Amino acid sequence: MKPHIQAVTAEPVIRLEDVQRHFGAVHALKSVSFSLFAGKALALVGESGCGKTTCARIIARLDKPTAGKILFRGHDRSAQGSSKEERMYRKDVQMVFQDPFSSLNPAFAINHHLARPLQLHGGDKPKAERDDDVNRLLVSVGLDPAVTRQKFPHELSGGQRQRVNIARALAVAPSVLVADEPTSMLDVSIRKDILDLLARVKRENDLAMLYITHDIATAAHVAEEIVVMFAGQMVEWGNTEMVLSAPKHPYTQLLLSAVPHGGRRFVTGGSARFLEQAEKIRALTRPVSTKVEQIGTNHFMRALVASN
Ligand SMILES: Nc1ncnc2c1ncn2[C@@H]1O[C@H](COP(=O)(O)OP(=O)(O)OP(=O)(O)O)[C@@H](O)[C@H]1O
Repeated sequence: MKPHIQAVTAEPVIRLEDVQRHFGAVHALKSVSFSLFAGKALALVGESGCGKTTCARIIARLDKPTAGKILFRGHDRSAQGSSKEERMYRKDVQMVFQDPFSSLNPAFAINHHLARPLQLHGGDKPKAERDDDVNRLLVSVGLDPAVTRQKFPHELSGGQRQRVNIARALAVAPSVLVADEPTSMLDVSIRKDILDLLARVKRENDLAMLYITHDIATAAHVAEEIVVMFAGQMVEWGNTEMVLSAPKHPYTQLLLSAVPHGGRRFVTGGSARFLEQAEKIRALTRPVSTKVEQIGTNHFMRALVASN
């Protein structure tokens, strides 16, 4: 059985099929397969270096797989397309990055950051109409246009800047939004607001969303499905609630044990105990296992080598 997230509803907007990525001797992605569906989010969760950003970059066509396929609405987009196809794809697949500070140009007011993509992709509209579009975008991400439009990035808080980044991504009416650790550089107090916003814009715009995080506790805020990655492999995946309520793979269990529960933690993410246990699991998951166990209706786990 192939490792995959089951297509339960419609045709996926994006599908990765057996994607591999080598960087010299580093095998960063080992047979990664999952689908993104319109109006749904998938959380890609795992420790630093497990391959999350490489997946995001491949989906955004900022990088290419060494092997495997990337399908967009059923069409194989693994190879370079015509310049028109590439332009359309880049419009359709937008990214929100981790660092809200460096992703906006400090020399331009917020108005420019939103008016520009509207102008490039929205055709020749009269200025008044484009101004209305900018206002609507700002309102849709919870910002007051009258206050925000003429401000420069440095005059906004981190959370406000991330809202502008989300608005900028929405300006071109994408069908896919890849959010790579969108809250990890923000103050803890506003992280949930940004996750709520992502969940809302996903619903309102029927977006197929990839939400990348090292914080498994936040997956359920945004994503209907989850993929837990470890050392370049998908180790457990499926319906978020099922995976989080009955984790089967030792690495998922370890990640969840690092989430504070009633103020107590078994281990913490970077602690010596966590790293020691992650090392033991690494030994169990090497070499690459291709056997997949089905645990529930939409809940899968890569079999450990010991049980092969
Ligand atoms: N351009 C590159 N050249 C060489 N190795 C790379 C390159 N990009 C990624 N890697 C390696 O591939 C592996 C996966 O990296 P990736 O950035 O995808 O992980 P990640 O899960 O996103 O980590 P983080 O949360 O720290 O961003 C790592 O071992 C990394 O060092």
